Amino acid sequence: MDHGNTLNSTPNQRKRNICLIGSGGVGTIASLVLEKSGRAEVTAVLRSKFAVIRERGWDIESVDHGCLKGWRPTRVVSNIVDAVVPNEPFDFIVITTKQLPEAYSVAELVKPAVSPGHTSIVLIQNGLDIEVPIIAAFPNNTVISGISMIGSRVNGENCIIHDGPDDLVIGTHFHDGKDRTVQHQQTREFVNIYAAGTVGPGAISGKCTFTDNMLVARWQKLLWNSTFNTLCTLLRMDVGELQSSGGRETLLIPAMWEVYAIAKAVGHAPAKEMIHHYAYRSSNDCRYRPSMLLDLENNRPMELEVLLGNPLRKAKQNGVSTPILSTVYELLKVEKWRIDHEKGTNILDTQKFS
Ligand SMILES: CC(C)(CO)C(=O)C(=O)O
Repeated sequence: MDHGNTLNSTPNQRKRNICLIGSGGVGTIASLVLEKSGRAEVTAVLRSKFAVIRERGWDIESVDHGCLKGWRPTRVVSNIVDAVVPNEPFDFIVITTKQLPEAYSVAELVKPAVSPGHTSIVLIQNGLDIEVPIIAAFPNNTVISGISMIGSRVNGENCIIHDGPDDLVIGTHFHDGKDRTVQHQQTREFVNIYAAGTVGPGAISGKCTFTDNMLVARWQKLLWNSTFNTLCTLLRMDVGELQSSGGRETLLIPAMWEVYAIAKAVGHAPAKEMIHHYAYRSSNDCRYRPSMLLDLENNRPMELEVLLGNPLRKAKQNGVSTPILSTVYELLKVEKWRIDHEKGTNILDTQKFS
């Protein structure tokens, strides 16, 4: 990996036309960083927040960028069709929505704004195999993804609390539908733009780095997401509570080793040291609630399939034993059924995921 901000930059180029879909905590900070680079103009597609953000903008309290009042990207629109301007194709589409394949298709969602062969699609989302349907739907476009370690959430109507520094790792999901060199260059360009926006005035600790092995990076992030997210959600505990309770030693670390074993079986194992690093990087008084727990608490659908279902399907195909993860998955599926059942909107068709 290397730091994007050390790469050659091309500041005199025309500003890149970027569409950003999913302006929650992660997406709003991404749009801020991209605009701050001075090399991009962002059109943010906002659905429920459209009216309030058009009128008042975002009030942002950011560990990386300081306090901003009423901030907006270049354009805000209420739907993806309105984002499209004839003869001004998007160079990049950045997607920071939740990955809920059982509820909607990201490829269908973004289709109106993708120019075949031109627009690079950037998935800043959690989970495994999220690039597969995108490559199938857009076989001549570059597909990039980003692993984000950031603490950022929407608070109230138009506030963003960004309290965990932005640490974004970006890489290409290479495929045969486009010249590899072009896929590589477009990824590098995105890293350069993003990295330039992390170092402007008021930016202290954000970083954007390039990886040439995106699949290893994805599995590395799953060491965190398949374990902390799911266990904290099941137990209704924040990170510090799970660690202090003894669960770190009896459940969390063994579950991380199961993720590692699957990653190894499919040939994309991260460094073993990452298990210790993730298990001990936060202090025991860390009150962080993983995104899946926040989803549960706020009555939103959980990203169970991309965070745990897909890794477990790989385990099954490769004969890897996963007693803890499989149990956690089954318990969360039951939990999900209960929530959907109470709401009367059972979107979980268990047949579909087994
Ligand atoms: C690790 C972290 C906090 C990064 O944003 C995350 O991915 C989550 O809570 O789901």
